Amino acid sequence: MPSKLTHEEAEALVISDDPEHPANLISELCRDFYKLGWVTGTGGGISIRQGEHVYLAPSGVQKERIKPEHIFVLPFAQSSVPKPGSKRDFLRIPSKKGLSESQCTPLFWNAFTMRQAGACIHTHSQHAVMLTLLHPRDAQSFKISHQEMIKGVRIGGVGKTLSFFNTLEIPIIDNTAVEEDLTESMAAAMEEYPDAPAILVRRHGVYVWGNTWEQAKTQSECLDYLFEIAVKMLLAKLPLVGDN
Ligand SMILES: CSCCC(=O)C(=O)COP(=O)(O)O
Ligand SMILES: [Zn+2]
Repeated sequence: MPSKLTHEEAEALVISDDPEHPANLISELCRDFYKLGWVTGTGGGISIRQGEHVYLAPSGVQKERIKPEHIFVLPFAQSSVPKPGSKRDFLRIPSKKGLSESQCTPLFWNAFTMRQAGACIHTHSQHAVMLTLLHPRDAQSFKISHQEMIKGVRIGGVGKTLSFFNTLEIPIIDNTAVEEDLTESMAAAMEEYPDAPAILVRRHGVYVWGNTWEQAKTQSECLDYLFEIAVKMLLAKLPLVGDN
């Protein structure tokens, strides 16, 4: 293991009786997200940053069956965005054979480094995907106003909460064949839309972040509600912006 920690120290990073420990939370939350249809078929997931440690689920596994001992731990301090397959200095690698860290790692990293987020959630929710399909191919963003659930969303995902009278805008980026190839376009969209709390990926899903896992989760719930109602409004030919 390319870690400076002893085996015992590395294991102690993920084995805890505390239900709020990130390794326990990732396992529990992925089960909850699976029931919502957010992480079925191995896609999607959540990463949590606690201080100098980033906790990551394995790639390509049934996310609802992850156990704490399957969790990877990377130091937050990195010289560059840690892409899967590149040289990475893990603090802890699961002993189970064949596991590699989530392909979403560099995208989660965008949220940690560009927004100082404490957690980032990636869902394959059909509400998010359908919403991108109902936007014209060249649409750069999704906008919605005059919805109560907008008040559960924070400026930039980590700032003050929006008001009922604010218009929520979320950029839409094109999908790529490989998840990690979304890294640069996600970062560019985050630069261009500093107030956006999430990034929609056309025909794929959404990335949502927050200061804490609780805020990332509740914002994901508010956004998923807004995506669902927006789909229904578009199908009913109702305008998404305005209160008429
Ligand atoms: C059917 S999942 C395709 C890959 C994907 O979109 C994804 O989110 C994979 O994430 P993982 O954590 O399993 O690498
Ligand atoms: Zn995905």
